[in-house]
Amino acid sequence: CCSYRLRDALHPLWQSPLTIPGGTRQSPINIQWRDSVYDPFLKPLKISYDPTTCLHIWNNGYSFLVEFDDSADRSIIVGGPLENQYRLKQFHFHWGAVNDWGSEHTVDCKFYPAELHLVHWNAVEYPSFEEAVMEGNGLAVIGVFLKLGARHEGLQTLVDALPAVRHKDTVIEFDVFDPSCLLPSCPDYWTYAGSLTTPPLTESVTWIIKKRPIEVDEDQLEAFRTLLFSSHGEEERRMVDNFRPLQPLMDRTVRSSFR
Ligand SMILES: NS(=O)(=O)c1ccc(Cc2ccc([N+](=O)[O-])cc2)cc1
Ligand SMILES: [Zn+2]
Repeated sequence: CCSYRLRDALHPLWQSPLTIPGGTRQSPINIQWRDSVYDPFLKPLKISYDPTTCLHIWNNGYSFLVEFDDSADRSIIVGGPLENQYRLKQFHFHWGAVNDWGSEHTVDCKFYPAELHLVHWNAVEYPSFEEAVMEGNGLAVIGVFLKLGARHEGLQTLVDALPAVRHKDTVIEFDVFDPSCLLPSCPDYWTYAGSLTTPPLTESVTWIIKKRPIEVDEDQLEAFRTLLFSSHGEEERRMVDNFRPLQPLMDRTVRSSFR
């Protein structure tokens, strides 16, 4: 059901501890539910976000990001598959031009219209996000699927701010937001070792993909599609289909926190 580009020939640097593009643990992947392995030793994921650590929303020309003050352990996740606690740095979304696709990960080859990524970094072992990005256990990203359904009131405060960041490199202050309102209530998740899905594509991400999607309505998805890849003054290019193609699973197992 899933086709992806042929893998490149093996590269002499392959044995390097952190293979980059063309590597062995690239993301996103298709999660074949029946091939995932229940791991009874996986702990519940503990999430504690401080809404006042929210800083701003900006359009970086690839998605829109909500960034957080990560100068202290105020918005963190711990438990789940993680050995340490990780600090929230930002969250962003990936979406399609139409509702038939848009997510980066798929479940049994099913695309969702959008996917939320909450990006955290291992501040216990590394001094900065930029350094953590280069380490195998540097990042933890929670993925949440968005499906078409009821209007999401928590998301609406974000949607209302999007016209102010329509163009690439525009930013607005956004000083109180609790991203836990964007998480489904069901605790179940899959987890696997992967990579960033945009450059630098480094293989530094422990992915935690929530089994249950959240519901958003058509107007909210359409609001994402009013954003632009282009800057002020450039020819307008609608920000849609900002997701990476599926990557080969290779020698990886996806574990589930649920039977
Ligand atoms: N889509 S995703 O894999 O969750 C993802 C998460 C974070 C980022 C942001 C980013 C990650 C790394 C760098 N860097 O090292 O220059 C710059 C930006 C990019 C992509
Ligand atoms: Zn992402």
